[in-house]
Amino acid sequence: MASQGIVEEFLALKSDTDADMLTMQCGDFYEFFAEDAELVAEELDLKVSQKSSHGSSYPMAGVPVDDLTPYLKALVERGYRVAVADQFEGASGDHYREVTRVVTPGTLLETDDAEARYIAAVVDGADGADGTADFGLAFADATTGQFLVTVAADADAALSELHRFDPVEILPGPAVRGDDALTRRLRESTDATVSLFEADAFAPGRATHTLREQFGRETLDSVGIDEDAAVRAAGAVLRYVEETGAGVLPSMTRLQSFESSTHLELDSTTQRNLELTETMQGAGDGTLLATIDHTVTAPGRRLLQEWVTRPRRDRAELTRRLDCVDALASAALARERVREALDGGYDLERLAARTTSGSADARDLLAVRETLEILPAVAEAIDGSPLADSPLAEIVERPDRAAAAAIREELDSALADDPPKTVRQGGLFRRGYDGELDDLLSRHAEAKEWIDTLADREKRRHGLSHVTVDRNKTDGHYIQVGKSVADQVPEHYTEIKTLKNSKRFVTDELEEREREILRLEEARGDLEYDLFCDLRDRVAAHAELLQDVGRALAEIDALASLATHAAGNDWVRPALTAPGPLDIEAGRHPVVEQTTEFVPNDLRMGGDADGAAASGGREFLLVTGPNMSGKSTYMRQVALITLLAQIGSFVPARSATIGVVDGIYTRVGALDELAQGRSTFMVEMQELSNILHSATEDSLVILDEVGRGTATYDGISIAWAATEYLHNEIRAKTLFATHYHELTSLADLLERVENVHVAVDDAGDDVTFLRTIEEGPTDRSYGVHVAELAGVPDPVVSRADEVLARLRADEAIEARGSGGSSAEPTQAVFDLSSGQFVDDATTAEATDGGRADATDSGARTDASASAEAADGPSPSVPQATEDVAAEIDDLDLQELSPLELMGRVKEWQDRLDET
Ligand SMILES: Nc1ncnc2c1ncn2[C@@H]1O[C@H](COP(=O)(O)OP(=O)(O)OP(=O)(O)O)[C@@H](O)[C@H]1O
Repeated sequence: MASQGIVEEFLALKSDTDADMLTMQCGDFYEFFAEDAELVAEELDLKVSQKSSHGSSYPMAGVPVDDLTPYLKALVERGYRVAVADQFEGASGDHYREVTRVVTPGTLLETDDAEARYIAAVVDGADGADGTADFGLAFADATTGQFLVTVAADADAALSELHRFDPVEILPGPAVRGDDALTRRLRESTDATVSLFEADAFAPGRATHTLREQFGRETLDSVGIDEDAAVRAAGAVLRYVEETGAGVLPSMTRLQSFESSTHLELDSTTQRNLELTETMQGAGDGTLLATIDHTVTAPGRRLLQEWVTRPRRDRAELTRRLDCVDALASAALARERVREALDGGYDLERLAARTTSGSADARDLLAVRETLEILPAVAEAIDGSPLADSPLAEIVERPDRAAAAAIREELDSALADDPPKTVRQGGLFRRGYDGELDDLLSRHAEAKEWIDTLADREKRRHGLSHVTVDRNKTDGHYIQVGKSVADQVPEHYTEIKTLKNSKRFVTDELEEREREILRLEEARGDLEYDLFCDLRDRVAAHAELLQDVGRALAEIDALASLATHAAGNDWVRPALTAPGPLDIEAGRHPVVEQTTEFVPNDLRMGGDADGAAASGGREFLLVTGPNMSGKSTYMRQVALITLLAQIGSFVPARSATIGVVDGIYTRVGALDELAQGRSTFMVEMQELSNILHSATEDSLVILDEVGRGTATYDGISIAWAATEYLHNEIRAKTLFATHYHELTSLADLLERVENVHVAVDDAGDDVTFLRTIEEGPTDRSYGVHVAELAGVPDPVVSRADEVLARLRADEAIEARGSGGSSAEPTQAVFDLSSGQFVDDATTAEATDGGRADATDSGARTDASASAEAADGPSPSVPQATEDVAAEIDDLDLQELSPLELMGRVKEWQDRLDET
């Protein structure tokens, strides 16, 4: 035993690691000591005991060796980086411990969730030798060996890329780390743990060396990452994976570089707004992914998710996918055969990583064998079916099938049908796999046979009745003889125990056989372990092949999933063209149509496939219509149909021509981000700003109610100016839903802006939402009707109707610069303090906060503006009006019921009438 105590050893190891916690193996337990014990006990509800060491007492909490994994997972999921120190035996039989790995979110291999777990490194090239402003990004999934690298033009593009990959852990390079604003944005825009890895690893020379060691000089050159920042990011990730001791470096067989220009720009806000993989409420149900996911394997699902979050722009790849989906969708029988064949397949990419890290057990290898069997089965289902002429045939041919068959056969001839979980106690192999093992097994069987038949032999040989041969833990094997004949046993029997009715004996020969059995069992365990490690190593040497097969099966699964959904939901193949047209006939919302009798709608925008202005040059649609009529649904449906086409899926429509877009940008609804210290309106403006900076002529922009979060005139002005900018400068295809009727006049002023509205049938008292999109602006809003539907008390609804009628009669608000005939636009303002309509511009300003907004269909107050009014009343305002204004200012709306409020308003009206 080392001279220092256990706790001292723990503390010494702890001080040498930068992990948040350390756990140290002590025999059959992994122990946490001191503050780590308290922390882990609190996080995971473990019991704390006290451990004395050198006169001090330390908290201690432990878990059995075999149970460590779930605890590690739980700690890592809570964001901790945990160092694991394993116990080793020294030459003189003493025990010592060494940190063998640091488990972090990105290097936790023991995961059963199907999603990718990327570690990302992000390097700002500005501080690099070449002085370029490019960002380098590398993404590695230690659980599958995926390794990708790219460059981004600026910080925004880098953040978008990070968001698309949604890494679990980020390693910022030195310059990124030094940029407080960027680091803050990193932390805000992802849930990833940010780990500060040694700056050295990001140095260009070191990173290049690391990459060359892993992939060889040629690969590095042929992959074509000559961008300094990208090399540094990739090198740092590799070194991190190596240094944390996950042992999966060999499974990183390929370095793939990609250009973001092959993918669609899809920022984090848009991913959230379109509810691609998570709803706004954070649920997985009701998302686009959940709707179209009919995959039968975990890797298939992972790939489908990758597609959904990273749609593409290159038509060649999309056409290839569409050809496959088309073939699968129209050949139902063959499709079902393919899916049946895939069903039950395991995660080959993850299994490959486990073989290279040496953590795969015999059952994992069995899973490799079973999954490799799927490839020929899928190939068979494709061959001779209508699918044979599609690119699916190429997908199954992509992996080296002969090599895969060889591994499968070897595993088949090697592994027992039901091997144990442990790899050290034998029982892993079939007979006939290894001569030496067979010999051991035969000798073991002989020795067992000798013991099994001993009782009979002894009875015969020595004329003894009541003899049995048995074994237990304390006595080992023994011969048990009934008491009545116990004195007749031969001399070479040695008595070891007397029981009530019998005696137990051993003989030299029995003991010798017993020792032989133990020796044989030990030898078998050792031999099988060695054989297993050899076998595992041989499989690991083919990690790349396993990844190829896994990837091919995942791709077929994802394509079959798209086809299944298309066939079951009457979706059509979109025609993909060069950027230009978006022409959708009878389109539907892919998620809403699942639960609702959906009314299909058309969309025509942009030029034709040759870029000519076939649709009358309309590029910008102002969508008006009552609340709840379906504006948001329509706009999202357009975005989702475009996105689906750009993952290679069929789309919910009667027909669709999609000119590929380079990005989808959305500004939808008000997400409550107050928790992040930003007001709703601030978030709205930041999102708008991002769109105006990033969108291009080939982008699709969806704006829902921009400008609503502030005072009406500011809102209209912002919306107006944004429309002009998008139309004149960016020329992006845009759908903009608004309740500001003032904006509809933009269609007269700007060439490519057109109005559409959601139709409503309001014959009689009932308002029926027709959900159809029609040309032109809507003629009125129905906010009051929606208020009624929502159960707002009757008196408020009828009063709102009255106010609305008066506002309409007075033609209400007209926006500045909206094309009115007079130079000074008129403003009719509903003054809450007087309950009157005032046309006076001075008064309008003084009571600005109290104006009503016809388009919002109700009266609104703005406390700050009222306060301004109270500060300095205009000389023309009578005292009574001033008093009432002051009372309004003091009023706490939260404290009053609508009825009480009505009473107050009535009282004010009476008082004002008297003046
Ligand atoms: N084409 C359609 N067919 C059937 N139901 C629809 C259709 N479009 C929308 N809906 C349903 O109508 C409801 C309201 O839609 P949506 O939220 O899009 O309205 P909106 O006009 O954007 O409302 P608001 O202006 O209040 O934000 C939703 O529940 C949606 O499911």
